[in-house]
Amino acid sequence: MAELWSQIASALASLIAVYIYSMFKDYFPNHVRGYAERYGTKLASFVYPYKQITFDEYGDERFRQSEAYADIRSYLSGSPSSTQAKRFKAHDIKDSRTLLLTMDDKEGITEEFQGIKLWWTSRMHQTRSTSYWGHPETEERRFYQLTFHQCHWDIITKSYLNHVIQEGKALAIRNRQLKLYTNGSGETWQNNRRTKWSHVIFEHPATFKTLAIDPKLKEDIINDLDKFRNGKDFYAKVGKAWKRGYLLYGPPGTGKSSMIAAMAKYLEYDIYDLELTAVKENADLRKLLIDISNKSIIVIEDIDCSLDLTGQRNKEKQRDEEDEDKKNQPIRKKAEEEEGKKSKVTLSGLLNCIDGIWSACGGERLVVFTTNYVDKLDPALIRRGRMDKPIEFSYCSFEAFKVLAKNYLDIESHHLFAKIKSLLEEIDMTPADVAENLMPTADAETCLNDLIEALEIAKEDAKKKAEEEEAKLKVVEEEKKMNEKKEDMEVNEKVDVKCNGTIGKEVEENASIST
Ligand SMILES: Nc1ncnc2c1ncn2[C@@H]1O[C@H](COP(=O)(O)OP(=O)(O)OP(=O)(O)O)[C@@H](O)[C@H]1O
Ligand SMILES: [Mg+2]
Repeated sequence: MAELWSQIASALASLIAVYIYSMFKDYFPNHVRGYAERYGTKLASFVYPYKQITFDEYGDERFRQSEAYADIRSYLSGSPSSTQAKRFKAHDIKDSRTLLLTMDDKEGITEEFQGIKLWWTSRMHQTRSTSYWGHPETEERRFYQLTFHQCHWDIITKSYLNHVIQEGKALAIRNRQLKLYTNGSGETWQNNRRTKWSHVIFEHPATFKTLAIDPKLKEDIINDLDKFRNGKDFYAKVGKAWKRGYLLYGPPGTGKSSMIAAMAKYLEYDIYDLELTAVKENADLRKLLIDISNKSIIVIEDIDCSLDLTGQRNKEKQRDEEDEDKKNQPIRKKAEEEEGKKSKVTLSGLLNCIDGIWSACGGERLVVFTTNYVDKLDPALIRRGRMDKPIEFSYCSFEAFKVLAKNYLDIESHHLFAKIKSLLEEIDMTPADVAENLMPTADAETCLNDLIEALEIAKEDAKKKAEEEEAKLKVVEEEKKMNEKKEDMEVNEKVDVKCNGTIGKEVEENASIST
């Protein structure tokens, strides 16, 4: 407050000096006036040694809010000093998760940066004018004003303002609602741009806390994500595009999609769910990828089903063979028509986009592939460097079960846990199935007993299946043995006939010679 009063006093003093000078300046001779003006400026900066910078809400583009103003507003709302203000304004910002509270007009706060004191005020000027139709109009101009001692000009303009803008942007990103984008539903408009992505607000409930996987693996993944997020300088240093590939593989219902949701929430990245079958050709794929913003996860689910990436070469061979068969021409035409409708994205096209020079357009991106059948994928797609981190999702372990029990039943131990542990070691059950049995329809004990029952049924089923398989194998083996025996007997018979036939002939021949 004392600082503010001293500012006001200095401002008043300089105002009076300027007023007196403007009244009597015409009475001074020219050379005295030159001196007066030169020393007047020095005197003014001596009595009022502060500088001010204003940031208008609407810059030169009158219909678009200035980006710097929005960043400063976001910064000031998050600054610990923001509570110094008495009156606040609440803003319902588009795509923001929370209401933004900022100081109201004519309020001010004091900040400190590297030991330097500075003042932010929120101001509003009203100007009256007459409209085109002759009506009186009031125009409001809002702006933030930053005041600081003139000796700190360099630090404020070179460091402090950068800090404010960056922090403001980061805060806005942290507060924004995550979005789930998808392609394939035609073109839409976004920020006056035509794009093939359409989006909804991403609201998946899965987080790393709810994810039932081995705790060590979870920790490893979280560390990996942290390293990636903070690795901007590292990637620049080693000359790599700032992106990372994850391959999530394992049986259905083991948590691959839930993991993607948890990753997006943890990193606060948007998800771009790329439906490859809806992309006509490589050029379209490139266009889609250029349109993806930074801080995003590009997801291609069930990559083995998305495209016949592995089978494309085989198919061409097959077609060559078909060409020779002219009788099948009408059938082939139909097949070709269907082929035309299908995606023509090739493996090399996809690899170019995730790995080639196109992948460097934009940064801070994760590429995540999921599959149930990792063996089906082309090795070129999953080699290191392309898919940096392969993660296997397996059936529910006891450690994973404990996470589910904590989340679903709110228990960390129970006398039935030992039995469940031994059953889970014997039987493959997905976390999805375990979770289904833990739905809290009754008390924890009943739920755990239900799970034990389900596990025992699964064990019985598995045993029966194994017995059936064994029986089938036995039948096949017996049939094989029988066939082998049959074949042996047939061969023996043939040899006998051949031998008997030859011996008979020889006897006949000998008899004819002797006669
Ligand atoms: N590891 C897990 N932790 C917590 N919940 C899980 C886990 N795995 C599966 N679930 C539960 O099962 C449901 C299905 O899981 P999810 O869709 O993540 O499986 P998926 O591996 O992607 O299966 P698919 O291969 O069929 O796509 C989830 O909504 C979640 O409730
Ligand atoms: Mg899935």
